[in-house]
Amino acid sequence: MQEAQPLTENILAATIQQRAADSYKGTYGRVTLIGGNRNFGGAIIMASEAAVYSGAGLVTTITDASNQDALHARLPEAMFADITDFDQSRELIKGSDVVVVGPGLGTDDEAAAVLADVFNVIQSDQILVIDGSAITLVAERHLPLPETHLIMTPHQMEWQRLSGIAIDKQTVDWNLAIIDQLDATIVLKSHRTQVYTDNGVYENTIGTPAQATGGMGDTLAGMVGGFTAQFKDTDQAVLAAVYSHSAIAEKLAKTQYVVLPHQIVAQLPQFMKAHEG
Ligand SMILES: NC(=O)C1=CN([C@@H]2O[C@H](COP(=O)(O)OP(=O)(O)OC[C@H]3O[C@@H](n4cnc5c(N)ncnc54)[C@H](OP(=O)(O)O)[C@@H]3O)[C@@H](O)[C@H]2O)[C@@H](O)CC1
Ligand SMILES: Nc1ncnc2c1ncn2[C@@H]1O[C@H](COP(=O)(O)OP(=O)(O)O)[C@@H](O)[C@H]1O
Ligand SMILES: [Mg+2]
Repeated sequence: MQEAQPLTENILAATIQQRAADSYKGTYGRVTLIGGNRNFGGAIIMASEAAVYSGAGLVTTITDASNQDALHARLPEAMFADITDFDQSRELIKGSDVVVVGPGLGTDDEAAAVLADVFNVIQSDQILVIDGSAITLVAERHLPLPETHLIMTPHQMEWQRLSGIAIDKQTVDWNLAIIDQLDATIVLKSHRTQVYTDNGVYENTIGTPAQATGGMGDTLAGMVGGFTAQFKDTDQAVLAAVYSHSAIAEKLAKTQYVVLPHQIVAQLPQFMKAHEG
């Protein structure tokens, strides 16, 4: 039986770097986030905010046109593209270091067509973060995964859909049997999130039930995008994003009954400054 190693605060200073004086926005990565149908616009907005506030250099959000005004009202730093404009989306994806797909994407045929196009266009030297509806679509429609650096962030039900392993059977050994075939980093979210990397399995030992609110995973997906765009070691970047998300939430939960996703995002710049190596 394999055991997960505990994820500790050491991951922060090992990953979060002081910024070089001669750097510019291009140094910190281009992140494109794709999702948010008419009903779930908040999901892609939260993910986009998380990418910007964790320090991604340039962020573009490809979403339903009905979300454009809300996106810009909250986050003028993000650029916008219409999710129905496949030609523009392809160019944006090609120019990205990291693509995050799935928060609030939905699971209808239009969403499936968007996801299929992302999988066609993405190149092997890019990072693709697959979250939320995109994981459900891969599972339900048996979509083959593209050859790229893949990071998937399922909650336990999404992992059940994808892996076929029932939630109460999701042990490290059973999970590894499937993950070995997937060739992806898996962030299996729960009250004790586990991260399956090529170099080992890690378990988050912090976090709080104050985080049990809609949008919390969308926010983590955006942070994973922002961290992996900036920090060279992708596994470490994923682990640092998972740890930071919960550490900020724990701090806020000392005085708050519930922690809202956007409150975590608001704390990110100060938290990262306090923990840079
Ligand atoms: N503001 C917005 O725009 C928001 C938009 N969102 C977007 O909505 C899309 C759908 O995502 P989703 O996660 O809401 O729905 P789905 O994939 O059907 O999973 C729920 C099912 O799984 C079950 N379940 C069992 N264990 C579980 C666990 N540990 N964690 C979670 N669920 C667990 C659960 O069981 P139950 O609650 O019924 O007991 C239920 O049967 C996605 O694109 C997402 O980004 C949301 O982020 C919300 C805010
Ligand atoms: N009881 C809990 N303790 C710690 N973290 C939690 C708890 N409940 C939820 N979370 C965290 O909240 C996030 C939920 O993700 P997800 O279900 O995808 O949310 P959403 O899709 O609504 O954004 C995960 O990061 C998970 O670890
Ligand atoms: Mg989710």
